[in-house]
Amino acid sequence: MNLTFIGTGYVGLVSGVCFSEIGNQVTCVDKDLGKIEMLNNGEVPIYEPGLKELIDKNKGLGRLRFTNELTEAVHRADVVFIAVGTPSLPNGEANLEFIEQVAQDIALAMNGYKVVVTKSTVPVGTNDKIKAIISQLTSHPFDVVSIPEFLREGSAVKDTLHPDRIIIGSDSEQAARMLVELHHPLTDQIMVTEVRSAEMIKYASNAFLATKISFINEIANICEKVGADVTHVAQGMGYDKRIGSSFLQAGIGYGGSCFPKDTHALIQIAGNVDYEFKLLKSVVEVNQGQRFNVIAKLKHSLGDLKGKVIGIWGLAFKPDTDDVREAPALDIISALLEAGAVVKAYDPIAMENFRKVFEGDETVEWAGSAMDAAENCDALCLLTDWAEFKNVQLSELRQIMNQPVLIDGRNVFTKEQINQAEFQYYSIGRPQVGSLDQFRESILLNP
Ligand SMILES: NC(=O)C1=CN([C@@H]2O[C@H](COP(=O)(O)OP(=O)(O)OC[C@H]3O[C@@H](n4cnc5c(N)ncnc54)[C@H](O)[C@@H]3O)[C@@H](O)[C@H]2O)C=CC1
Ligand SMILES: O=C(O)[C@H]1O[C@H](OP(=O)(O)OP(=O)(O)OC[C@H]2O[C@@H](n3ccc(=O)[nH]c3=O)[C@H](O)[C@@H]2O)[C@H](O)[C@@H](O)[C@@H]1O
Repeated sequence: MNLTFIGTGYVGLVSGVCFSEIGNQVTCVDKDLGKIEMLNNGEVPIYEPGLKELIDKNKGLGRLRFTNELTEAVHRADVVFIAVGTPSLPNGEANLEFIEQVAQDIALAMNGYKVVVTKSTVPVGTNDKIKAIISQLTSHPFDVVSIPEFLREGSAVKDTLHPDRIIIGSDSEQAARMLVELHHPLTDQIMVTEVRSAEMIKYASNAFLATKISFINEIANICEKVGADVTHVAQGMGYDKRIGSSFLQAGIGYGGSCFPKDTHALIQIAGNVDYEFKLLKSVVEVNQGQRFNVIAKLKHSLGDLKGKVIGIWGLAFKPDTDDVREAPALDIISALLEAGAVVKAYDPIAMENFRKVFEGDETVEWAGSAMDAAENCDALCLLTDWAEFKNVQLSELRQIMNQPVLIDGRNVFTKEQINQAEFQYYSIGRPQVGSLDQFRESILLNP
């Protein structure tokens, strides 16, 4: 099929590339000329494992092209995917300005029947608005379908080529049949439903995952007070198939471009129909507080932070991405600077993006390596669980630091590693010493 993707952010770019990989003719459009030029020059504007290889391959095969000419790209398409951003407005609601603009652009470019698919995350009822905008501006026939996207940054290619499910929200049987056929090479797990249910499935899924994270973070906070180990608790809970083991990793809370934005938006969606989503409001509040546990632990260990040198490992909101949107590091570093600390920060990939958005850039020392960031520090805080940090020799690390204080915001180090290196070690929801650990590992049943 001929497919056009409008918006070459994570969703438009990765989906477009993956649909070309399974044999479709794909055109990716963006109004940002800089991105299009990069893509046409063989560069990839985002860091995403495996993406560049697929782009090079499919461009070479003539199945994938990049342009800022929207009209021509719509002309040649059977299906037009909308994948532009839906950022938060100051009140938490989704900003639909880009969506509405693209709906107008598509309408004015139409030259025959088109299926318009919304992949962006949009509030319930938005696809009806898109339909209304398009029908006002064209007499060509069309259908509007909601196919929400569930990929994760860092594993976006794998998630797109091997999705858990595809949700197709359509009021048109013709469009639904076409889209089932298009997605069939990816999975058999395809659910066709009404448009509004599809829109809600996306928000409900993200809100549920965010709830799991805040739930386990609160359990972690209690574990710290009662002497239990949250990693064991999560593992023990996860063996129950009804609970499942994923998204129960305690830490400093979720960040990224989606969970924070989509939880706020769903609270607003509910509020607009006079429903107070109390549970989700608490999820958001717990998440915001969780990142400041790092500051509390630092103060517990060092006292006043004024003049103390604090190393930061990890700026991205999670590993394997250069995305720093809503990253916990933004708030944590701001709080450290406010407390008068000297901050030395390092991330393997996300330094440049972080510096672009971080206010107070000039007061942070940007380190060239993990060890540079740790050198002469009074404490080191691990905020993103990059593999590079897990593999560091802790005995070497201890030697270059001023004081052996390590705050592990993602529970990446084992107790054996820590006990050997004799750090003053704080993690999230784990007791300091674990004499039973080796015994436990040796008898633990592998599920
Ligand atoms: N980033 C992620 O991992 C996921 C994002 N989503 C949702 O997908 C949507 C897109 O997210 P991202 O890809 O992260 O967005 P993004 O903000 O990174 O990229 C959007 C792109 O659309 C382009 N654009 C905006 N208006 C345009 C127009 N009129 N014509 C052509 N191009 C235009 C922008 O220049 C930008 O390159 C959002 O609704 C998001 O919530 C859903 C699942 C995963
Ligand atoms: O709508 C979206 O944009 C996407 O949002 C998330 O994907 P993403 O934000 O890329 O990353 P996740 O892997 O979900 O992680 C989100 C945040 O939660 C944190 N997290 C995740 C899992 C966990 O157990 N604990 C935890 O703290 C991560 O560190 C990260 O900060 C969802 O997982 C995707 O399904 C969805 O498509």
